Amino acid sequence: MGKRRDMPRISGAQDFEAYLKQSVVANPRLDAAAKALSEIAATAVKLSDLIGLGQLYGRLGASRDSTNTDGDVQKELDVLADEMFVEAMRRAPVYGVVSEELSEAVLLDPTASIVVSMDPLDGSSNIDANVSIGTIFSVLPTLPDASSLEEHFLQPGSAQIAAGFVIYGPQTSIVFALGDGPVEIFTLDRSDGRFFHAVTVGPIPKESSEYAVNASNYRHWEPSIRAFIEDCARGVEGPMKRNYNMRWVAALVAEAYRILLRGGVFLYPGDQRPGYADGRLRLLYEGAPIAFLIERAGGVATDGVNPLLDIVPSAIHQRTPLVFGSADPTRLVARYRSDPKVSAERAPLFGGRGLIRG
Ligand SMILES: O=P(O)(O)OC[C@H]1O[C@](O)(COP(=O)(O)O)[C@@H](O)[C@@H]1O
Ligand SMILES: [Mg+2]
Ligand SMILES: [Mg+2]
Repeated sequence: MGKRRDMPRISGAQDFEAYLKQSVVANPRLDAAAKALSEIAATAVKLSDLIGLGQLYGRLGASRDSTNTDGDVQKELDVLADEMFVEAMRRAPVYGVVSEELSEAVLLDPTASIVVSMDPLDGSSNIDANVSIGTIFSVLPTLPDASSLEEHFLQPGSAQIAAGFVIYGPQTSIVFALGDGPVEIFTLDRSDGRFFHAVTVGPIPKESSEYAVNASNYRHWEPSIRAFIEDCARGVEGPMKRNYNMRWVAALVAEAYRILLRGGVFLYPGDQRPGYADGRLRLLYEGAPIAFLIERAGGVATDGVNPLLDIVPSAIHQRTPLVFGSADPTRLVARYRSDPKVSAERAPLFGGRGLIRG
């Protein structure tokens, strides 16, 4: 006991650094983005090791006295991950960085040609539960005529030149798209400390029988979201004519990973709780990078109605409602909202009854 067994890896899988080099040879303008991804991956290897130690490292899931700009109580790991990734971006040629954990954008290298937005630790409520968590990143080109640091970040998601996330789960993997490339998954070989190519993602199945939503917010949702989820829950007897399954990991990275590989629809809509008019997720470092991957893999991502990648941010920490996944159900959510006929069709079926009855 205690001795590490040699774990054979499939032979011939490409190393992450080799993939980055190859992408830059094909398109030299990706050089800065590739360097940023390389630093993110190297930092993720270290963070993955810490996370793997859990309580043996320390109380990573413990709450601190501090809150971030959004009012979330910070966990020890939120702050540690933030420090590690901001340091990593100092080593890359990055003009500036926005992090969920920092109120303002940080200027790093004024000669660099990219800015990076990050959620250093996604799924914070899962830390002490030993459930998947992650790091999300988005890379934008700097703007030639920006008059402030923040302005570089206020571009629509469609302008991203790279985006992705690392997931720390049973496997630690980096999931990303660089330039015009497809969505790739490289998985960490823990015995070697390097990421190797595992999967080229896509296309995401058009249809699916899985949805992901925090159903405890049902009473706060607007009618069209309630209607959509009620119709899913009615299974083959309802208007969807299929039985659904529900998943909610409470880590966006884990829901995105699952949906990229087998389809489904994710919803974090706006709701009536104070401060939740635009849901919970942040546009720059949660919505936009996930939408970039989903659309690149043949899925659809919206703010509930309109394409998410078209939204021009007005503030670096702004929230957005987020719906993404398989094309058919994601578009259907938008139809429930915008097409009165859909509501009219379903009205007689339910007569205003709720999914969850007291
Ligand atoms: O606890 P809720 O309301 O279900 O929210 C879960 C969502 O919040 C998040 O944890 C927010 O991200 P952070 O942990 O980075 O704040 C998402 O990963 C997840 O989808
Ligand atoms: Mg997050
Ligand atoms: Mg976070």
